[in-house]
Amino acid sequence: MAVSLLLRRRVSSAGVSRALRGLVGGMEPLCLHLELKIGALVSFSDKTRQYSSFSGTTSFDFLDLTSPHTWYPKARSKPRKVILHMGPTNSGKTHNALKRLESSPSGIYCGPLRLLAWEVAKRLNKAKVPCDLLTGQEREEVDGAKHMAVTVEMADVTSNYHCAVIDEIQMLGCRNRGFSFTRALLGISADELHLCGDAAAVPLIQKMLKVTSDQVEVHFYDRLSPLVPMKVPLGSFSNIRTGDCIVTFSRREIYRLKKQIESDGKHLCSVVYGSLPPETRTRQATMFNDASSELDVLVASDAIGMGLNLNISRIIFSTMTKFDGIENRELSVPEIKQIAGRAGRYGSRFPVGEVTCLDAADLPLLHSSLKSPSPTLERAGLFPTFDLMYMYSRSQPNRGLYQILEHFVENATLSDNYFIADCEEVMKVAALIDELPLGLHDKYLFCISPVDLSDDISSQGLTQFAQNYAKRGIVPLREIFTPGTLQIPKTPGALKELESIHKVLDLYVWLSFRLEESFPDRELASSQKSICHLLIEEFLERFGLQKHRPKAKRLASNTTLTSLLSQKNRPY
Ligand SMILES: Nc1ncnc2c1ncn2[C@@H]1O[C@H](COP(=O)(O)OP(=O)(O)OP(=O)(O)O)[C@@H](O)[C@H]1O
Ligand SMILES: [Mg+2]
Repeated sequence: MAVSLLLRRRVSSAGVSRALRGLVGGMEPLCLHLELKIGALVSFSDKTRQYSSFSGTTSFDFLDLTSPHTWYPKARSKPRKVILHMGPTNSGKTHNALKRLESSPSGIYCGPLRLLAWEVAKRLNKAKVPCDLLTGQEREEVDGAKHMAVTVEMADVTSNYHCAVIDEIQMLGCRNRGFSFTRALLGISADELHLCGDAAAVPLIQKMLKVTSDQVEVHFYDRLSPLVPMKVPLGSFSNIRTGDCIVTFSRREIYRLKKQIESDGKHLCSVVYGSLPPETRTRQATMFNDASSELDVLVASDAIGMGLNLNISRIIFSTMTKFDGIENRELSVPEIKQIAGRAGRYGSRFPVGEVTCLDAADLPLLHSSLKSPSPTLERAGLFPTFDLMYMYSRSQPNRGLYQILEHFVENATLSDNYFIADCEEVMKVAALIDELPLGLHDKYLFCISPVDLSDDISSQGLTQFAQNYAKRGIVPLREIFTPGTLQIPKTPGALKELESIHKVLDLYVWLSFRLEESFPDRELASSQKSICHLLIEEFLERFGLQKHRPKAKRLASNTTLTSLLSQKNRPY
């Protein structure tokens, strides 16, 4: 494919091709309200990890993270009513919390995924409750909005709300992103704070909130529709039927299974997996959900575990192992329950969900996992904010960001309820850019950007953006990307390349929201992202055996694609 990403230098750091095991990218520099004045700092002592001020009266241990609830004075200024909605998938937790949000004069919804934030903003606006959308890469303001739907990293801990919702709160325990949930839980200032998620998080949340003056109330939910584990495996693909979702964990397997299922001419498959652009995932899900579309089977990865509203009749695990970036391991109990629970959505045309495996040998693990409670969460994530890193860096004048981070993480003290977030990926980026003549804040920003280090093109994109920014202070998109050259991929390999280009453009948009003057081509990047999405859709439409069948009910997007592609000669 004639891809014109002019990536000049390859990223050579060892390990950069290892999988990105978390959305480091969504992280925002946090606003830590330390009760001290930066201007007063005069000297540091590495040994005592303290500074002394002009007056000599103030001291603060930057490595002491034992009381993170004190970082948020606004949330601590009055007690909050914290309502926990706890239960399995499909039990109405989010629905009930959103009802409360909708009826409140102001509020914020914080979700783990852009797809969830989109869905909530759409739902509230449809219900005539004006709602802004705010994610790392999107800002959509609605006139008169007093509500907003955000990805959790974007949660505002400096405003007051009547009502706030944090969805999938069990992600507190996620080793990469857990700290953002901790921040939202401790930091959002709201009269009512609704937390939705797995009951495994209840004891930890109760412990974390013991030190605040919040009043905690726990509601347990049951599934709204039955979920039936089947005694027999699928056995053969000839047993696939409308409404089935077959789950596997590699991109290659997804396309192999799609081809295989479509080969008998009875079904057409939508696909959903993590590296597809979010708008493509939504589009594929919509076509699968639409009973009048010919796409009646879904082949998906665990990307369906959260976020998409799917009308699945039966989940079929094609495997019970997954490569997690380090090793091929068995799926955990929470993973199996979360994925299986997607079958039989309440109110859909498949009100009873079924779950099985492709092979009989996998059934015992499936059955035992569905019966087991998820292990109780022990600790929640924490991560040094930029403010804290900055203060701390002043005691380490000759160290680069990588060393500062390393030293900080090794020496920070935490209470039993917390662990320090895994910042392996952040540190890999720090190692890549530490030599560039950039300030600490700029380096930190590149480190927390949504780069996918497991993807060479995405990594190279980041390195080039950082290098060009350091050299000239301004990064026109055209320096690394020539608009008008994107094409419909013809092979899965070319598709992967296009997905990677979408990631680079997404990264540009993310940077443009934070370094607005230096990344001036947000509109161009966004329009090229839309083209990527439509070209990928076009590929999916043509892939496999679909071309031998009458055309599946299609997007009303062809005109959009044509009009977008015709922009190639426009002087952007
Ligand atoms: N009281 C209700 N009336 C009508 N529809 C409902 C009600 N409660 C839940 N639903 C619908 O049932 C489905 C599942 O509800 P919801 O998404 O709130 O479940 P959940 O427990 O948050 O599940 P998940 O783990 O998937 O997030 C949704 O489509 C929701 O709109
Ligand atoms: Mg939910």
